[in-house]
Amino acid sequence: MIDRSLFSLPGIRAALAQLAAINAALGALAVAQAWALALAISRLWAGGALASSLVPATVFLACYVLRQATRTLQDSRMERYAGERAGELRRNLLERIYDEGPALVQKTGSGGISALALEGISQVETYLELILPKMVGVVAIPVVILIAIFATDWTSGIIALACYPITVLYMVMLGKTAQERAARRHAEFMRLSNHFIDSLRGIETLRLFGRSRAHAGRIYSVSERFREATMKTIAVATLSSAVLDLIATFGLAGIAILLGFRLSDGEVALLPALFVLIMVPDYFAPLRAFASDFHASLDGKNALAAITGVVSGARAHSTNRSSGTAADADPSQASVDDDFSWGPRSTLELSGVCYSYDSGQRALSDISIVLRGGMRVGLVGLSGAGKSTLASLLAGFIAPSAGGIRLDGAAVSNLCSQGWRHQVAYIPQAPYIFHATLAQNIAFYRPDATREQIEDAARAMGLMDLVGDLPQGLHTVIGEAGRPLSGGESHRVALARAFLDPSRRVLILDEPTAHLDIETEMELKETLLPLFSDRLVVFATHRLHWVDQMDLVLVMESGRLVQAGSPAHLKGTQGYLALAGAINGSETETHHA
Ligand SMILES: Nc1ncnc2c1ncn2[C@@H]1O[C@H](COP(=O)(O)OP(=O)(O)OP(=O)(O)O)[C@@H](O)[C@H]1O
Repeated sequence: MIDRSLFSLPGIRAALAQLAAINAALGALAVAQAWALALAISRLWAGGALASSLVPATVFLACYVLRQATRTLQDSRMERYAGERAGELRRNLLERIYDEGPALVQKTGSGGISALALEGISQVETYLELILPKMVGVVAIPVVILIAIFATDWTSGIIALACYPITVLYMVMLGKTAQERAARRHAEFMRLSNHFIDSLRGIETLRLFGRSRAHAGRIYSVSERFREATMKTIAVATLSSAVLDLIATFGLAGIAILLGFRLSDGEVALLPALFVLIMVPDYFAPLRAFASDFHASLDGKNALAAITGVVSGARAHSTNRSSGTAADADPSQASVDDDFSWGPRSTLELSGVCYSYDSGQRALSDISIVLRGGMRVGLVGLSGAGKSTLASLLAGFIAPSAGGIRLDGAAVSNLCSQGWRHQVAYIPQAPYIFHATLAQNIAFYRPDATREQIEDAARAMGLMDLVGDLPQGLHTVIGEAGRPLSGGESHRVALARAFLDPSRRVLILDEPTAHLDIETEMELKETLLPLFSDRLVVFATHRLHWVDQMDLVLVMESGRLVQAGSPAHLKGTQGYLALAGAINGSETETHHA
């Protein structure tokens, strides 16, 4: 019921200590307020003058104001604490997302990740704001009040004490059910988020194949499941509040009836009886508040677990990545230095590198290659051979599950560090165009580039026709919700990004021309080839005419490297290049070779 992960939050001890003090004060004020009210009433009942009740009535009002002020102090303290923790979580989550890159987004789903980063964080903030004071209050306030009840009347104290474990036991039982329901609801919410984002992304395909309506039906059924899960959670919450109210009412009634009998028998005086009776609702109030806020904050509890899971899971992942490799044998093995720079004499050596996706799918097996300075390396092979996976590994998006990497002779556990990533310009099949101006998109790797430098890059990559067509030239907003670009234009923007940053000496292209028609591809080739000089180029492709531009061609099959050599050599030997070339001619694709 109590979320243990809360205790690992930074600054939690100090926050809990402050809350304990605040709640003990709230308990003491409740006692003082009850005493003042009971005194005022009993004096009036005894026929005292109104003036005799003036002091207790003033104390009562003062206690009331002080209680409200203490609660406000507690709320503002918690708001600050929750805000700080939420800020930290958001930073950690974003850091992890950007650190892990596509691997993490693929694993969690882009909808799920955005739901966590947006709603998830604010749910956690609300959770912390609500649950921490209630968690402390549920112990501190009843203890103070119970001491006061026992000090006044043992019988009432025993009834109140007996009700407490019953209530707690009941809350624990219901809490488990509520937690299961809320976890199911959270899972449905993540599924809905992923499903919705996927549908938006695929809307073009869905419309094209006349499947939008059928798909709308699927979104409806996923939303329905989410609605049902929500209703079930609400049902448990409502039921538990009702039962808790019942227990509290029975407790109060039991104490009231007994006090009433004993009062009429003269066993107890009016003042202590009233005092106890006024305190009892305050005794049960924190339990009821905890129960109702517990349900209201379950979303935040699940979001906290999911975000912590993503953050620590990614951390564990990156720790695992550095073990199970040659790192075990060589403790000096580390990540790539931040000031590392790829040069003409640099070498990158993979030995026995393997990679398996979380699904267990082995995508790379025992890859051993040496890449040097300005080498141009072509990656070819049938669909599913592992080209993209190897390109991702070389770009530093994923780390090997086993095997060793040496950079300039020094063992490194993986390439997933800033030092390496700052050397890399990565061009995927469909480069992402941000919702920003064309200039900002080009200056992606170098936001400090001058207008002249951006223009030079645009000119070199053949973008000036586009610039001329755009209403505000380089300052026209492009990308999603802006002016859309064609596939060829998007690739030119991606190339201009690489051109603008000559310090990135490693160019990794993952089937950059897969979506382009052959004419556009040939035009782009002209632009692209000058970028290859003095860079390490890794080019995964199905289009074999690129192979002639390469110094080394790696042929992959089922995650293994089956052939390696110069294009001329490979074309002369029996194997993929000779076979694909013979079937398709070297200017065509080899998907179905
Ligand atoms: N995110 C993933 N999760 C699980 N398996 C994956 C994932 N991505 C790829 N795979 C699997 O890993 C293997 C290698 O895939 P990869 O995309 O690297 O091949 P490829 O040679 O680039 O294929 P293509 O030419 O079709 O792009 C395939 O069996 C593929 O199904």
